[in-house]
Amino acid sequence: MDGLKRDQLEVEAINNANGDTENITEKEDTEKEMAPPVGSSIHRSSSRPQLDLSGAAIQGNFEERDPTILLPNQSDDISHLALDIGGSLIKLVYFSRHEDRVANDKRKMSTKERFGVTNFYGRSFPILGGRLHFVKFETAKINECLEFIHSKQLHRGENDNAVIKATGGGAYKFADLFKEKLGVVIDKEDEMHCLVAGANFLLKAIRHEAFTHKEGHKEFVQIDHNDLYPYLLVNIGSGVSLIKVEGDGKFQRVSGTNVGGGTYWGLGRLLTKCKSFDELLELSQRGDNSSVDMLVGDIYGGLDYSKIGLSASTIASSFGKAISENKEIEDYRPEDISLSLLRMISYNIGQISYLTALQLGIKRIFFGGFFIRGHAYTMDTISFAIQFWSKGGAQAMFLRHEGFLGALGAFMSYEKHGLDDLRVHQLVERFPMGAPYTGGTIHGPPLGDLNEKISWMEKFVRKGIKITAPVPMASPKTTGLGGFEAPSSKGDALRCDESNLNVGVLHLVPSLEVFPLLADPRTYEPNTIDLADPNELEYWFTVLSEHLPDLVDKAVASEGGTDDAKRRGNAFARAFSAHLARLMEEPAAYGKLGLAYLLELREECLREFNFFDAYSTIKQRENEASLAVLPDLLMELDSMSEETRLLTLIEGVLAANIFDWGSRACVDLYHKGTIIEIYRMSRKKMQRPWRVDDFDAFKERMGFGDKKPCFRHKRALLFVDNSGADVVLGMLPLARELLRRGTEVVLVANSLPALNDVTAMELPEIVAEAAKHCDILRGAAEAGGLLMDAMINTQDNPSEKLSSTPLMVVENGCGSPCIDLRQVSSELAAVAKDADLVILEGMGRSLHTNYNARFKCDALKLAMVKNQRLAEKLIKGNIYDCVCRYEPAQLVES
Ligand SMILES: Nc1ncnc2c1ncn2[C@@H]1O[C@H](COP(=O)(O)OP(=O)(O)OP(=O)(O)O)[C@@H](O)[C@H]1O
Ligand SMILES: CC(C)(CO)[C@@H](O)C(=O)NCCC(=O)O
Ligand SMILES: [Mn+2]
Repeated sequence: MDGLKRDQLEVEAINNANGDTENITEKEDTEKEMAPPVGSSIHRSSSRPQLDLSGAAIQGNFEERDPTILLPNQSDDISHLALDIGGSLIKLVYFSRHEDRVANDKRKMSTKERFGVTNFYGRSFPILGGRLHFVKFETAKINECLEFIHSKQLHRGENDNAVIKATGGGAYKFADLFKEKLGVVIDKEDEMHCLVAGANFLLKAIRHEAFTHKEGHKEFVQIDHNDLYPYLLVNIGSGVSLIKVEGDGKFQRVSGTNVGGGTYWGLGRLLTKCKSFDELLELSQRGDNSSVDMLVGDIYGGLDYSKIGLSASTIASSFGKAISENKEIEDYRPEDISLSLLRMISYNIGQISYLTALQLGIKRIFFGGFFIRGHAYTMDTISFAIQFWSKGGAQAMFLRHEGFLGALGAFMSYEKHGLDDLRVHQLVERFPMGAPYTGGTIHGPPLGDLNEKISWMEKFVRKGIKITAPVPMASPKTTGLGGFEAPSSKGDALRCDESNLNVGVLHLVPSLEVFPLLADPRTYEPNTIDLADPNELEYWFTVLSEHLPDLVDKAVASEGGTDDAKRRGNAFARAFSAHLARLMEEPAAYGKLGLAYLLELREECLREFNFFDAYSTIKQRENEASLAVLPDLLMELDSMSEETRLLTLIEGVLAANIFDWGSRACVDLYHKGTIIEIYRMSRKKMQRPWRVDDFDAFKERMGFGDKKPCFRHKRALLFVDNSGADVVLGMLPLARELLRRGTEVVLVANSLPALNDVTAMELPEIVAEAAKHCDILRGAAEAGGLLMDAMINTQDNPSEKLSSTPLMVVENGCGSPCIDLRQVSSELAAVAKDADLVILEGMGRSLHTNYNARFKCDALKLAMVKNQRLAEKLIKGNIYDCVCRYEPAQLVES
């Protein structure tokens, strides 16, 4: 039925096992055509694993190097293209999959052995991830669409009878053309059904999908899944459909109007001679409709007609002025005409929607369709109409995927893709640069490779403001009497659609889970710093911009400093700057904006330009330097009493957290001494009380209080931060202490590199090095399956090696310096179930994202604050102040 071959997974695993390179190459070639070339493996494309691993099981011999893995829940014939062919635009939703080959993950044995599970969360088999891409074309240029599909081979089926789901009138009109040009059969889906299915899916599965837009202000609406229906869906395409939605598949098209997006664009084109829809919309931003419209004041000699609630500036009659004056079309400014037309149509649709909602007794109205086009003034106008007529009783809401509802619905009509079962935490939206590359532009073919993408970036930036500038609309002024004045912002360019920075690529990641130890996932908010405050936003944008040149240097050096690396480095800098510029203008463009999101965006952007690990050299150097002094540190610790040692260990964690290449102040420091010198200096300065100091409470919990029986945690999850001293001299000694007390320790580290953070892949080697000098660590690492060589040596007596308390490593599922605990790896979720202590270390994980997070188990948050502003804001302190926040388990009502 479609291009993804059945049993592909099994075949690939077998190929790998047999070393069948010929087949692999062939597969890679197909993959190149199928999916964007950059990011053909997860490690280069996304910070999330992308495969449904639930219920996965190894087939055959467990000890085989690359055994076949069966993934019963990963549908292997996911349909991957659906269309909505409307009167004006063709919307295309397609699915791409990626593979991942990470060889020799030492943790895979340990995880399996420890938990004795048939579920297999290791990563040494190919991973096929999934992403939904959203693309649109003008219907008049259907050939471009056909070329796009062909060039990406999206129509290729398993056999020759490929079937593509399509909705919209064009599914009928162009069925023969598709057969002729692509040899595919169009399977027609009902348009209204698809619109509703798409809207329901988005409202339930995407966290920041719906928003209100009033007087220039966008606000995301938290949708309560249990209180979604009924709602009125108003789809403003060429024409307008009004649909009452009462449930999944339960709806009725209650009304419609022929005055819609096609009317604005069609009439506008005739009247202004505009060449594109965007040009017309942009004109409206510089328009003054009072020269075209007849206002109440025109009729009432400048007065309000306040008795019936109409201000002088209210439009009495759209285009009404054109009757009384002796003017021809040339005598009117196209700008004024465009605005007048836009207001006429938006008000009209708003009014009809309100009347329909009133008639049906519905309070919530969602607007979709590409007429909206994320345009602030259009949304404000519609919102105003709803607000005005309903006197505040009804609410207009908009959808970020506005025009893609039908196409998404058609995509969902394929059976067996499991899309409708996906939950919010299993979807990650990303905003890659280079829209044409992912197919995000209306014009032109998709870009073929990274090189083309970089060229596109270069052009993108040369066009400068025209493309990158969003829609900067100042709040429209209202008189309070129903009048609605012209937009006050003049001369601003409309954000060009070409940049496509409003709808991202939707990553479907069925293996992500909500961290089970969160006390209340519903109220959990992974951003301590809300960037809704413009000052905050500006500050962090400056920090990130200033850090950019240094980051580019590191990234380029990490790839050998070649010309190619430099070019990619520049493209990355441009891409990230463009994202920053876009967000600076419209912070909510990609959903609700928080600092954690920005930091993750930066890492994603690096990966997009093939920088896999910008800090690899630095990480290695710091690991080596720190491992060299570890034995001395351990000896020093062992000479202390248990109580003194606990304090020294916590001090050590805080002191070693100074090594953070994401902090400018610290990077400046590093030029002033060696790692060890800085570490010593940092430790010397550790004076209690720290700015946040719950150490005594923690100590007491650990059994050092008065007469309390010694308490021992069963399992501790240590969320580690940076490589080098941070993990080696800070967290590892703490882990060792817990192990010594009989607490199992799980080191939780990033799945993918981010800044100088240590990754789960790197940890086993570091632990193995450390274990050479420490029996406790060695025994624990062996028991936890981290020392593969050692395990092989003790193979005869496996029970012996499992006798000590195990030290394990799991990946957290992300590739950012922060962690959103609503979306963690299933591996982490599995080990968390038996944990009773969580230790979060470092600014990103314990402050930026989880300072206010509450857990069902004991939690310790440790960080040195390496940013003056954050210190002031969060702890009313200063840079280099320390946080040791201890919170006992929260009681949770179940
Ligand atoms: N780049 C664009 N080119 C043309 N129209 C655009 C563009 N961007 C936004 N629009 C607006 O979006 C409208 C089309 O919206 P949409 O794609 O939702 O409808 P459609 O499916 O083509 O129409 P219908 O559902 O009535 O068949 C156009 O009529 C125009 O007002
Ligand atoms: C004809 C459709 C459904 C095609 O998408 C749309 O353009 C529409 O709803 N037009 C409005 C027709 C009417 O109800 O007056
Ligand atoms: Mn349509």
